[in-house]
Amino acid sequence: MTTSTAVALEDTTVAFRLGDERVYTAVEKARLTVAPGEFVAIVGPTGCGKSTLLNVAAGLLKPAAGSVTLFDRPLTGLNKDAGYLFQADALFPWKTAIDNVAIGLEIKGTPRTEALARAQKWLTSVGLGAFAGRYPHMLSGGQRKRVALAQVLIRDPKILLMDEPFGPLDAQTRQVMGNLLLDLWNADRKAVLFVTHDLEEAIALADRVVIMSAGPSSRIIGDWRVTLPRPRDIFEVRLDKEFHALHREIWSVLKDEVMKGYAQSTHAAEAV
Ligand SMILES: Nc1ncnc2c1ncn2[C@@H]1O[C@H](COP(=O)(O)OP(=O)(O)OP(=O)(O)O)[C@@H](O)[C@H]1O
Repeated sequence: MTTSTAVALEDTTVAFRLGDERVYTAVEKARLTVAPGEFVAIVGPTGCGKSTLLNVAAGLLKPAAGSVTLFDRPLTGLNKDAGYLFQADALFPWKTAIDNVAIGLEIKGTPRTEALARAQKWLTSVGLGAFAGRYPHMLSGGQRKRVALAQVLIRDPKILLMDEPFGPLDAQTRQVMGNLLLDLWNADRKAVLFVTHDLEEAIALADRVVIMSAGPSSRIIGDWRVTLPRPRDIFEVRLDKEFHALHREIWSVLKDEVMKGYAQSTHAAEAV
């Protein structure tokens, strides 16, 4: 049977108890689908609920209403089909790069020699073949991200959930990492849900860009298809006329939400 969606959120509402009987509705009736092999970016103002939606797809947060399905099956508990990449490093500081990558396989019972051989291949794929024996503190921020990417991909997840994964990196390294991600994704297209506040990054990487309104009760207010040809080079694609036209169009909707989001984030008490 072919599945139509890798991830589907149907009318998903997420609310947080604030501990004093007040409830903060972060996201209301969000509808979002990611098809198998599709790269979808979520963009929205600060505090609108991007990470919240990702956490729902990860099975880390249970929505107050609505449903979450993965490959047409309801999600119950943690999403074991997914690999996560977050802004913060998730590397074990006491393990070398190769051990950090191999651990995902070793936990599943792969014999150590095989796990190490496959980890070495993945390190080579992310351009770190010669850095296998280094500990995280001996690597640059960009290199640590590469190890983290290899750590996720070696487990061959069906879905990648990425929350501002390149956020802490400098602008040039972000772009280099974006290209690396696109190369790896192109070779074996997985469903990707990628959260970013950077509209340019979203358009350069994704097949679809989804925009959220400012919270509280944030909604999905726009969904644009990016038809820029692939394979893409994200340095080059930013010079394309179509890129600029799309950026202008999306920004005309996003701009007001960014201003509202900033105002909300500084008046949390009134926002409830
Ligand atoms: N555990 C929680 N308890 C109460 N409120 C929460 C909790 N987690 C998130 N929120 C609130 O829900 C809203 C959405 O948060 P979320 O982290 O999803 O936003 P975001 O769009 O990812 O933000 P940013 O771009 O700044 O990272 C915010 O207003 C936040 O303060």
